[in-house]
Amino acid sequence: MFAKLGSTFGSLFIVWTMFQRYFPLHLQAYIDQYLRRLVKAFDPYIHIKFYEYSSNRFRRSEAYIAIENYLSSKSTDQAKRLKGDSVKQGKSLVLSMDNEEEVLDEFQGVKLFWSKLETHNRSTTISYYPGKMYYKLSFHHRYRESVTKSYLNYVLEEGKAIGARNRQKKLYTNNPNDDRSYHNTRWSHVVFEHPATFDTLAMDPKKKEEIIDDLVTFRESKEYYARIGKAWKRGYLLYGPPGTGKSTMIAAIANFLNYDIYDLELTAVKDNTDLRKLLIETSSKSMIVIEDIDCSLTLTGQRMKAKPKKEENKAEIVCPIKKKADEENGGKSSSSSKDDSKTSKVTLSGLLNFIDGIWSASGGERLIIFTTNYVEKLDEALIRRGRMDKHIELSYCDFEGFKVLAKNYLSIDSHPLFEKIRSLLVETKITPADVAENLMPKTTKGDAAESCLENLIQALLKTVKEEAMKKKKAEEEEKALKEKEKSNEKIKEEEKQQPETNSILKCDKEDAETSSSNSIEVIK
Ligand SMILES: Nc1ncnc2c1ncn2[C@@H]1O[C@H](COP(=O)(O)OP(=O)(O)OP(=O)(O)O)[C@@H](O)[C@H]1O
Ligand SMILES: [Mg+2]
Repeated sequence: MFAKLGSTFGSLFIVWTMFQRYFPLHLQAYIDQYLRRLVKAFDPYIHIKFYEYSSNRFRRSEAYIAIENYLSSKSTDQAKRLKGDSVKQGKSLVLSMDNEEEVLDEFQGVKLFWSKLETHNRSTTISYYPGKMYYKLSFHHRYRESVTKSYLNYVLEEGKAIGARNRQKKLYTNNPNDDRSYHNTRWSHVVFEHPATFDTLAMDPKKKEEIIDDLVTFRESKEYYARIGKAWKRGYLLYGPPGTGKSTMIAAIANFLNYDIYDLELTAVKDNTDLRKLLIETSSKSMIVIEDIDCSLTLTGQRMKAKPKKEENKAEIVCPIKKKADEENGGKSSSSSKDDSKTSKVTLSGLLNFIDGIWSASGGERLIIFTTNYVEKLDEALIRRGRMDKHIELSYCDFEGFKVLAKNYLSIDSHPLFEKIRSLLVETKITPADVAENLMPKTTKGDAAESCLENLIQALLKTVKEEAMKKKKAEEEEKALKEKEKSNEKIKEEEKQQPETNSILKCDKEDAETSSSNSIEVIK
């Protein structure tokens, strides 16, 4: 009975909040006070308000936005009056309930009532904000604990996740040191609109599945990472020849996780401190990408540029590549890297700290991705497990990869020419980029799919021929080398034998000389 009475008073109070503005001020305060007392005495319901602008008048409350997102789908089903708003730069529409509408929610068997209300501005001064919008949550006092401890967290998390799905992704790049004047920002960004997805990525389906599973596990492991005391981040190393889809995979991951991308150009970073500051300014739910990590500090155009003499003395950089590059250049690389790295003083240890130092934990939910064409050249410390947790090789196109590309580019799943292509792909190596290039329809006339597949077959045959010629040339060179070695050995052997003959000849000559001198003496 009390509950009924309470809810009646509760409803009465809602009606009062809606119409109180029509009463004179002194009467408003009086009625308000008595109604509140009455409601408190009989109302078994607890009410929580979430204002749109609470402490900061210029920034919408995060809780309010999350609740709005959370209630949006429920509002679509239940509310009679809805409000529409566009998101993702007008690409999709989101509906939310209009003022004074109510929506019912249920959580673990508990019924919860949400209403959207507005307190009208009573002040006589002109204000930018006509009133204060708020969401009111009402529930029975029996469920106070479960609502305040679990339900509200659930609503906020869900609301944030919906917000993240609706938001536009961004692609950031770090500004060069000398170009900070504009707003003094370290990162500038554009809207990220790459269409790549895992569906359009050509690679071994098993590998693809494994990567997707890994990403999903990472995204849902906030509590796990907290429990094991590890920062919520994961390192990916993508390696493989040029044109095998490393950059495409980065775009596919960003689209899959709905993360922003921070494309870090290491050569534009002044030093380790600068690197750390860049890291601090990245947000969570993001990917920090360093493309061509092997080239970042030693092999770029910057490296090749001649630097003014006086700058040369300042060079201190340590490159993340060491062994192989040094070996291949006969030890020259270390000296050249000294010359080459004048512009950046980022060191390997700075980079390692960037990846998993204590600063790297700020923000959370972040992927760090390196790409390289030459994995064997990288310093082991940089890519050891724990730093780069997952090493993914992207390789030449196989038949499965080709089928994905044929579906993407030509919208076909099968064709009589597929068998020929299958056998040619076994014979030769071709990158997905080259396959994709051949599958791009060049004309709208006739059977586009057939002519593209023919083009691909021609390209494959050409590669097979080129490879055969290369192989033949290599074999001939090897043969010539062996013959040269053989003839060298022969000459050496001959030379070995010659001294003996020479010494015999010498001895004979010496003997002859002594005997002749003796004979001279005798004659004397
Ligand atoms: N695995 C793939 N799946 C789908 N498309 C691909 C794949 N690999 C390459 N491509 C196509 O080839 C183009 C070049 O690929 P991408 O830039 O991803 O190669 P990359 O491995 O990053 O090369 P690099 O090492 O030179 O940076 C892409 O725009 C894409 O259209
Ligand atoms: Mg690339």
